[in-house]
Amino acid sequence: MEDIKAAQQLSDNHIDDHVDDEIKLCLSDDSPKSFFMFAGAGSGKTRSLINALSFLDKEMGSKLSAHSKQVAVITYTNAACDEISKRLQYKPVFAVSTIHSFLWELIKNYQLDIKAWVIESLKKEIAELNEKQTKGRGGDAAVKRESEIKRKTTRLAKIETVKKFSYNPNGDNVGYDSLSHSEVVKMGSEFIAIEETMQEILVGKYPVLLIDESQDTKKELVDALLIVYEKYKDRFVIGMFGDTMQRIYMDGKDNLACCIPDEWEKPKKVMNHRSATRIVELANAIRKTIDKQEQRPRSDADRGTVRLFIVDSSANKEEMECRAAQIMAKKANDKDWLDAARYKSLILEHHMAASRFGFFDLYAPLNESKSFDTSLRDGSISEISFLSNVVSPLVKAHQSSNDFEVSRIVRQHSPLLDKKAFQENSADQTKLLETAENAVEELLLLWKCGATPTCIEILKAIKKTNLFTLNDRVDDILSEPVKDEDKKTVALREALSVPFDELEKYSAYVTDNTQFATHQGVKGREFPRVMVIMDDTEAKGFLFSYEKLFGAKSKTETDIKNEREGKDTGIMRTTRLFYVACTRAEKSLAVVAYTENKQAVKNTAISNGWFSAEEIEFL
Ligand SMILES: Nc1ncnc2c1ncn2[C@@H]1O[C@H](COP(=O)(O)OP(=O)(O)OP(=O)(O)O)[C@@H](O)[C@H]1O
Repeated sequence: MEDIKAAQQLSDNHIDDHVDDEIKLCLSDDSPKSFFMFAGAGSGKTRSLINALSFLDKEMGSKLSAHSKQVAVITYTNAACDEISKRLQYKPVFAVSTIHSFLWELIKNYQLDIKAWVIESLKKEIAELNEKQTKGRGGDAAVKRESEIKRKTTRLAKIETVKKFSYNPNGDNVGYDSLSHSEVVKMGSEFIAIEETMQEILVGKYPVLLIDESQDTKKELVDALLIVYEKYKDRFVIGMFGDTMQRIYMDGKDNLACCIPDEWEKPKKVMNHRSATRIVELANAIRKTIDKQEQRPRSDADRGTVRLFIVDSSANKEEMECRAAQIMAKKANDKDWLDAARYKSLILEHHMAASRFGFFDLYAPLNESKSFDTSLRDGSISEISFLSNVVSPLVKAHQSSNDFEVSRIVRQHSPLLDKKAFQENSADQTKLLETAENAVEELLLLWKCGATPTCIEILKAIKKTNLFTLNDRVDDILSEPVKDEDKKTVALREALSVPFDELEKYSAYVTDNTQFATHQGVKGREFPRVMVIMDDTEAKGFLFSYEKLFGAKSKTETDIKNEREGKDTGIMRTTRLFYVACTRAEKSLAVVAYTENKQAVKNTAISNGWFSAEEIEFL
């Protein structure tokens, strides 16, 4: 009897295996078919994507490669891109990229078209701004518009001379000849939607295109791909993976499921393989308010632990979160909650990590300038990444007396010891080495007797000795401020005036080496222990409101109107974010809610069936 039960349980855990077979059928050479595989958190979508790709490699990898074709995979983040490429052993038949890199690779050789598009769109934007300027009222908005008009007009005047536009999908794009992230998305999607040559290139090069997290894929691109699909459906297969409940960005397509053609295959999954039973129950309860899709936990899943800690918003937050973790250690019978490095704290905004983890003075000016966007979030602002990738390891190597490593870093990065320097000074190489050594010494002097220099002091020392090559913007950063300066330069000058260890903390955060991550940033990931921190007072934006979701703050008239009209509301967006954050947990989950109204939060948590009274604690 026990054996039969065990066997049943085992087979139950394979209940969704048919989905991978259905996807394989869609990808088979005889009857290719596009598909839309949408399923809840932890249901194994990423796993199915990898299985599908392995199948493609086995079945048609060599044929595709022989014809210089590839399977395109579009992921949401660079981290997901790296992870998938690694799992596919970097096989060249796969072109795994983020949306931005994918589009840029497709369009970058069409420089004349890019130029025409940029000129046209700048003219349009300037005309729109001018119209608003004549119609609109004065005040701050008018001043802002005026400077926008001026900036765009200057760029437009310079564009004629541009021979080659540049774009870095992973950095901030400096200079009038570089394209912004949104320009590349708009332009690339438009070219795909309209230009037949581009469509032929896309379909010819990538007969199969799979998209991960497609609920958050930019809507312009999704629309463009659906147009291409209609035209080329006999030789172009699209596979979309995702979960509408996990749509957390504003630029995804909100009614995606309704736009998928009827003839696409739509396999369904019902099991959550990631989380303990109690966490799956909570996820189902959260989801109930949006689309009523339910998941089942694995038959061998642990029960798991969830707790809601309700805290006054004026409380000492670090202390409260530490107390919540101590309680979790007891309730979940898991000592790892006592070590901050062993659980993940999910915050709503990066600046919450900035103030808790000690890099606020570096972060705030860059964030407030609103000019860095993704590069601030992923740590790719070039001056900062240079300091953390080159200078920080150099200083650490020196501090641990690792002369070999110091010399390796200098040889790898310094123009004082590059090939050109040696060619030019072939007669006196000892002198070259001496110059480099002196430059290193001068830099390291800044840390003498336990001192911590500011980032600006470090850049100045490097500039003086030419130890490393610095970009042109560093010259501006190190100069006295001038009128009408570039916003990025102003922000960087202020940000880099902080002590170097603050920059190191920031770098640790963006490279995911701290206990903190944002609710949004952990999409697709999983951790044994998760603490979800909900704190509207520290969240600057108004896109999300946990206080409204938990009934501690009333809905606005706009919320009510949007709800009535069936539009997406802030509360729905917050529900989805809450779902994403909670479903990252495998074993135990602590939710910490900072609020102005503790009782209201408790009442809502109970009446929504999210937490039982025993699972709720006031701190
Ligand atoms: N069929 C399966 N059998 C056993 N484990 C599985 C199965 N499918 C997925 N898993 C495991 O469940 C976890 C979640 O899988 P995966 O990350 O692929 O889910 P997902 O649907 O992409 O999740 P999310 O949407 O939440 O990011 C992973 O640890 C994965 O290894």
